[in-house]
Amino acid sequence: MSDLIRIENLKVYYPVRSGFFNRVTDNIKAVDDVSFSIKAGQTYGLVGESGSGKTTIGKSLVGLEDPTSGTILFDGEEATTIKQKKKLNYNKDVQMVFQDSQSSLNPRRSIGEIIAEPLKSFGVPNAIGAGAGDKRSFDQDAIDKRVLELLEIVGLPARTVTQYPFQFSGGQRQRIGVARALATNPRLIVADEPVSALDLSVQAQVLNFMKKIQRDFGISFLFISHDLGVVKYMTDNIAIMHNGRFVELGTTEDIFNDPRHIYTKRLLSAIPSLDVSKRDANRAYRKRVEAEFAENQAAYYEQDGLRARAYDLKQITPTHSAALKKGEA
Ligand SMILES: Nc1ncnc2c1ncn2[C@@H]1O[C@H](COP(=O)(O)OP(=O)(O)OP(=O)(O)O)[C@@H](O)[C@H]1O
Repeated sequence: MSDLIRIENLKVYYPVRSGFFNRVTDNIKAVDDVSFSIKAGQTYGLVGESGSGKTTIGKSLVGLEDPTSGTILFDGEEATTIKQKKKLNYNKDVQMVFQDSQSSLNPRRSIGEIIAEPLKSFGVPNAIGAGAGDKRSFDQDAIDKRVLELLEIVGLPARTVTQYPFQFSGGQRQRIGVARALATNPRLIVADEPVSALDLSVQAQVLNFMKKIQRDFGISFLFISHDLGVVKYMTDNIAIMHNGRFVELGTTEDIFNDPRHIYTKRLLSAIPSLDVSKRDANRAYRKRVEAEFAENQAAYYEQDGLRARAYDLKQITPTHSAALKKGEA
């Protein structure tokens, strides 16, 4: 399977200004040299604590943030420098679903207007799932038809078009966000904590629905979350982030069955178990991990300007990971 998107050595630094002349005195390294790729029809998970840089990566992919350096290749073409005409296609192909559906949907606009917005910017695709080669059209009838089609896909009734965001529950609003993201037939959706604001039963509904649209339309996802249970359920591959860097990456199965990095081990050992028979074993494992961490803490942390730069290890690439497995690294 080929890579749909490939991110190489991505860095996003935010300047920190201070002093009388408001000069740049430092940088916040929100994303610090990360590389990964997502295959067509697959889901890639980004996991890490708050502030580790997950959202910044997502925003860079959809063009809401300009990378300081690095390359984003979409379908083999450089998205970061794609000429204007092609960029229009890229923007259409890569969409985002946000965590907070309350503030990401304009409260003054009807649902019909919200979903029609991307259709007015990028045109109405020929057919759902048609992918590239869509014709642009500003025909209001075509837009109305497409909006109804999208509402049907996300399981909302036609009367929704005239209603407003406040009239819906969190789960329904998230579906509206997905309908808007699907409007242009994207090939990649960046889903930033799409269910963390929802209660558990609604979470399951939205997650299953996302899996369904992936099966139906072959969409790839970049799935950002700090909930490891959700990530395990949704993703094929995962990168574990800490302080702007990837400390470990691999297949979801490998990371969960055989975590290599102490930070990953700590994250996984913190998942509470519902299985009473495993509680003692889990507690013992957590104790071992914490002891390992405490012993090596000094080596893991060093002061780096504004923030403690943790785990300043070389990035574990898939090749490195394979070598580790064979005992060559
Ligand atoms: N526009 C900005 N200007 C300055 N610093 C920023 C900006 N956006 C993000 N940051 C900083 O970059 C770092 C990474 O932020 P980011 O939102 O990507 O983290 P995150 O892992 O998505 O966190 P969360 O899980 O809380 O959403 C943080 O230290 C944050 O304060």
